[in-house]
Amino acid sequence: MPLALRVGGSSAARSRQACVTVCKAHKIAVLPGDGIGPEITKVALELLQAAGEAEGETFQFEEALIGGAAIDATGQPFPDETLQTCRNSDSVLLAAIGGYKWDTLPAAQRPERGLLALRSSLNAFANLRPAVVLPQLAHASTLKPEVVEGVDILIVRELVGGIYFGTPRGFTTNDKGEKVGYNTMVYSESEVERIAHVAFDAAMKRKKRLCSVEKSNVLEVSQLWREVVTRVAKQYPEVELSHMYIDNAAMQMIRNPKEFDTIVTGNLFGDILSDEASMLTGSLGMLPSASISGAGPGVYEPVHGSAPDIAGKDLANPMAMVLSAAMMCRYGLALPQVAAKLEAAVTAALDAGYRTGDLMSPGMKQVGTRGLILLNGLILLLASNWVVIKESQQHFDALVFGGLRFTVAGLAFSPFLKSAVADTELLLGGVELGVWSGLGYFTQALGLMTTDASRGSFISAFTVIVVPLLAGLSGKGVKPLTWASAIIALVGVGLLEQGGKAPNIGDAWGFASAVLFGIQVFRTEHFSRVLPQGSTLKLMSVIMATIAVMSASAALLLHPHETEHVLSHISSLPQMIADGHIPWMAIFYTGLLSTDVALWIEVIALHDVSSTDAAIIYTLEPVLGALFAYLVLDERWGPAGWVGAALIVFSSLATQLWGGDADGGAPNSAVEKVKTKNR
Ligand SMILES: NC(=O)c1ccc[n+]([C@@H]2O[C@H](COP(=O)([O-])OP(=O)(O)OC[C@H]3O[C@@H](n4cnc5c(N)ncnc54)[C@H](O)[C@@H]3O)[C@@H](O)[C@H]2O)c1
Ligand SMILES: CC(C)[C@H](C(=O)O)[C@@H](O)C(=O)O
Repeated sequence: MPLALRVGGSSAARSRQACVTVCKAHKIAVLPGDGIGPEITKVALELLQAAGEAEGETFQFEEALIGGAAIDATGQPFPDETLQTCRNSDSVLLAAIGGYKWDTLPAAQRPERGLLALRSSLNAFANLRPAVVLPQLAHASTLKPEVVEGVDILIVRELVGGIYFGTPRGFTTNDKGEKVGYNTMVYSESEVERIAHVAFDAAMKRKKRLCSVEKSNVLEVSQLWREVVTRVAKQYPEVELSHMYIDNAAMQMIRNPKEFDTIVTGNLFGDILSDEASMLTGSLGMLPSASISGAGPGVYEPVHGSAPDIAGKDLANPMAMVLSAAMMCRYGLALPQVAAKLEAAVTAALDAGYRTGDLMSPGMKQVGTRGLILLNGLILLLASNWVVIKESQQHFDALVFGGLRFTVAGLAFSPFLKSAVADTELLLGGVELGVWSGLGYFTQALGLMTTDASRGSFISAFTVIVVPLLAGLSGKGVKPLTWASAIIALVGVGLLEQGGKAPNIGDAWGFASAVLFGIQVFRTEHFSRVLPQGSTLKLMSVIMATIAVMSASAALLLHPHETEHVLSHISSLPQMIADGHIPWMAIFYTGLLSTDVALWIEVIALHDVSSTDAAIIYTLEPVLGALFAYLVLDERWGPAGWVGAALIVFSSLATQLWGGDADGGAPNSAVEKVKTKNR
């Protein structure tokens, strides 16, 4: 996930070298748990490793079972081995526990009991839950931006006492024979005192305002709480202490959250208030936490749970987990530089406009790892395409080559054509995409008759500007940055023209091809999201048939002699192939791989990735294309050509990274789909 954007690249090669011999690795007990736990743990560990390496720190991770995963493996939600692993570590990094599968177990055997046992065994009594509204997410909250902007609250929750652990507890039967469940909310003076000290100390480092939240108008336990907190306050004269009932605090948090600085509260009230506070920040997926004991390892975990509704669907927001790892580095391991790197990775990803589904809003780019990986494979195929086509055109007619290539490509998908024609929406969509692609391929082939393969592929980078422009023109307006990028790219093409051969008509065809493919990418995203799941192969069959018909017609109409020559020798076709008169290797390579497989991957990938994210990945295509041309065709440019090429790639990247509106029309439909289908 793009959180990796800015973690690496630091200074500390020398200290890393020194660390190999001098420093001890920081021992971390890693408890991925259940649901989305393993997914977000993977991201956090990768980043932690990278941030540590950048600062010359090493981590030794030891994984252990907890929650449902532990129940399945050992019958216990918190096995003794896990406790030992935690005790032997410097810190514990936990993701989340729980899930539907274990919801029907008796209370004492549920995954949640494993989590409570962990906290209490390590005496992790002080749970710090910061709720900070990052400027990038002020509009992500369901509350008005002016209400949440600048909110920075620290909730200090007592974690190993109160009603969660108080006895007596259990079930009994009353006089009427009814079943009765009961728990005891209990706090001793010393328990309140120690959490109050943590909260006052924290408030001293913040705005020196502490609000103690309880229910002393009704509960004796809260009356004691208020009494003890008021007493401890005398040791912190600089801190302004206020008291608030939990019901009022829950309301004030929504009405005017900025009135809060530090909050201290009991176990149950803290649990509820922190989930509520998360919605100020945009998502529960943004809230980290640290549970500290004063002695021994602390537990660092996101505030959210195992989110079973989205587990395994590549939708989880890993930021709370990454920020929990940052809290671990800052408070548990005294590694503020590593913590800062992790926090910077989160803000860099947000700055770049990347959002998981829970934070998605119009104009942002939704990330899905699966789609990004697929697209990276695709550009490798496309990049090699330029060279193969250019080489075969040196001794074979370009239009006949196209006709044969796309006939091969179309035939591969023809078995799905019959069921495709029965679906009118799919048929029309496939024909439209086929027309854009066919025109794109046609102009590409025309361009390559006269221009270099490397120059052709760089001019194709215009596709990445066409996509956001289309997104803008289709109703969202176009940001000045997008226009500026387009102009820089034009200058780049100008320089490129100075760099190699003289400008020629092939460059114009290449430009037209870039525009046509831009339209095709933009529309493919639309169709791959609106058409029902499972229609990819049918859609592909219509697209390929359309391109095959167009390219065969172009060959027949525009180069009739050359086409007739091949057709008239149809009976001796095997001989022609054997003689090497037909570049069959190139035809099958471009037909099956760089057409069928490439378009297929694109249709699947654009289901998960917005067209502008796809476009940014396509900027790599010309770079690889030029590399292939350099290696295979021995094409060379002058310095101006390289500067021009760099400008094209730069402008394309700039559009994507900093052009927040450049969204390719994805968001609304995609987000709706994510929400309703819980992919
Ligand atoms: N610390 C913990 O391990 C912890 C905390 C809370 C709940 N739980 C357990 O988790 C299970 C599910 O509980 P729940 O549904 O009430 O709460 P939850 O926090 O798991 O999920 C609540 C909602 O927020 C969403 N959500 C949560 N984290 C997200 C993330 N990182 N990215 C995107 N969306 C996210 C979920 O999809 C869900 O819609 C239960 O078994 C519960 O006991 C565990
Ligand atoms: C899962 C549950 C035991 C836990 C709690 O109530 O403490 C959770 O809600 C949390 O906030 O960490």
